[in-house]
Amino acid sequence: MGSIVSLLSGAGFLPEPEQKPVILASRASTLAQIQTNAVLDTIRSLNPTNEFAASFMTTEGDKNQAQALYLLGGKSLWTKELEVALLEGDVDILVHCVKDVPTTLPPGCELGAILEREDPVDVLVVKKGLPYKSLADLPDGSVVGTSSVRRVAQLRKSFPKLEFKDIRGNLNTRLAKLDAPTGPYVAIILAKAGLVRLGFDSRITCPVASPTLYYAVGQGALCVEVRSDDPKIKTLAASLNHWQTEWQCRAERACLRVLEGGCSVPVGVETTLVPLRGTTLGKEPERCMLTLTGTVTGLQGTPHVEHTIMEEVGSVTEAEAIGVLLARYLMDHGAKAILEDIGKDRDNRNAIANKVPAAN
Ligand SMILES: NCc1[nH]cc(CCC(=O)O)c1CC(=O)O
Repeated sequence: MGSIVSLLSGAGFLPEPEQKPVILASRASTLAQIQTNAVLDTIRSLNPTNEFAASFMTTEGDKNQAQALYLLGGKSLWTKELEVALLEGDVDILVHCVKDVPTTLPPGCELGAILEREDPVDVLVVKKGLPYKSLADLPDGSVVGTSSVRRVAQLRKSFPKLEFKDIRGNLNTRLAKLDAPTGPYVAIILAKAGLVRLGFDSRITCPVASPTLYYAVGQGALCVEVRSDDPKIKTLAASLNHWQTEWQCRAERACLRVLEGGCSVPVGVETTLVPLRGTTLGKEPERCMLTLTGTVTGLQGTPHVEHTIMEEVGSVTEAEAIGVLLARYLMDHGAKAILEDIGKDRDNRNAIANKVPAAN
């Protein structure tokens, strides 16, 4: 029957079956929608003969804003419901911040592309009306809002007299909480990329970069996730890939995977990729010098382990191998103890939150 239909259709007797649009999906936050619409524009312009549309969903991470992020513990807070929709075929391409994507994806899902990274740096945003120009300007005891253990741990090391307090909600909510006249926060720390995408560049007081604050794995880059068994969609998605960013982010993610982290471990990175010949990286992959720094910091700002590997690489696999080497070095030089300590702390707090004894 199928063959008859296609025969007839091929001969022009039946109209061509209507092509279903390829559905891009993400969380429903303003930032996620802006990001997905940007990716939609790009994928449309690169694949003009295909139809695309967008779909937005609310995830666990959006709903549960009361509990501290690291107590929620689930590494796939932002991605799980979307992945169910992806695997069920309701949607075709998920758009995420690389930073929010767990280092191990569920079976049947994979990253289809990593897009060109924006500036991955963290920034300070001071409350409206206050005169401070940097973290060093803030009076002792000032309350700085961030819910990232990476930021708190690293900043405690340099600014032991500041107080760090959890702040949740999407970017707009956090800025509103910061500026609330009776609110506790004097400043907050955010990723520059998110602020810029939302058009809040003007709120940036100053960057907070290494060696004070190493950024999060994948920070500043977007990626798309696809079904492993969907070659047509994979080809469309691959058109979005920026190989330089992919090498960098995959090296960072390989490092974090070995450190057994998610968004909830105090791991910082800094990565550069420089071509061996010439000064600019071209469209095609070429041999490069990869410089990858990783840090792991105790929640109170100490101990702190930091290491850099500089190595020539000629493929994404070689870049990932450097990430693994870096993680092993860090583990052998203090990171293991730091991460074990944090694991115990989390078990205890979870136990208190759930009123059940901690598992040993
Ligand atoms: N879940 C928070 C999150 N995930 C990605 C970004 C920033 C944008 C990016 O890194 O691409 C943010 C906000 C922040 O850390 O300030």
